[in-house]
Amino acid sequence: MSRPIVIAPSILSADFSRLGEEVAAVDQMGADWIHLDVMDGHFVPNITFGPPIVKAIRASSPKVFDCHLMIEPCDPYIEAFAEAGCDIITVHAEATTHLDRSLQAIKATGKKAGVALNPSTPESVIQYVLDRLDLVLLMTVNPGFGGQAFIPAVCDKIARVKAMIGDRPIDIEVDGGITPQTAPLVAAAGANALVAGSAVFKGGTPADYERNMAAIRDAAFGAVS
Ligand SMILES: O=C(CO)[C@@H](O)[C@H](O)COP(=O)(O)O
Ligand SMILES: [Fe+2]
Repeated sequence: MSRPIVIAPSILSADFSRLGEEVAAVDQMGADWIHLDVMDGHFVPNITFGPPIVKAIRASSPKVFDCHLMIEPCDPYIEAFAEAGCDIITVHAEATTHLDRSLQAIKATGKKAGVALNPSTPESVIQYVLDRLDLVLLMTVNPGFGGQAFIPAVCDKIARVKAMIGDRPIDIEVDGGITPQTAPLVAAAGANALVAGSAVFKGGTPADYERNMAAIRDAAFGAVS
């Protein structure tokens, strides 16, 4: 049974001077989840925001807050992101020595647990934690920045993860370079949750966001129906 297609705009490409308004706009224009990219300038070469900003924008949308932690270490901050209002908390397998422990820490907060894999990380690292997972995030760019080119080799990994998951209720999310052109490739391979930053926020108006998200959603649907 396939999981529903989810469109998750990454607010990394939003206008940070009007973040609350931008979150509300993508919510109203068709976003299923709001994707929050947390970067530490250590695990990835960029710095974004932490729990206070998540807390501040929580009131702007009731949609699922999908938190992508690109921070190392991650365990000391899991509770703070849960308390700030994240619904799904995803840690990078490369950023934690004890992945199973990190996933247990997320579950202990009552939130959904995800693991993210960089493009070069093999899917075998999730083999023994599958029963703790609600989501697997397969990076389709190297993490750190929006607007990078999609890495097509990851499609093979999406299909392998899909086979590993079997009938477990786990979302397969992809992140990086997702556009109406690349959405059919990842959806056909088995991804159901599509993160897009620059392709959603381009144009800069709510009407653009609506059109951009619809184009990605239609392209993904077209590949699986
Ligand atoms: O996690 C990341 C980048 O590390 C992403 O969520 C980006 O924000 C996606 O941006 P686009 O590639 O869609 O512009
Ligand atoms: Fe992300």
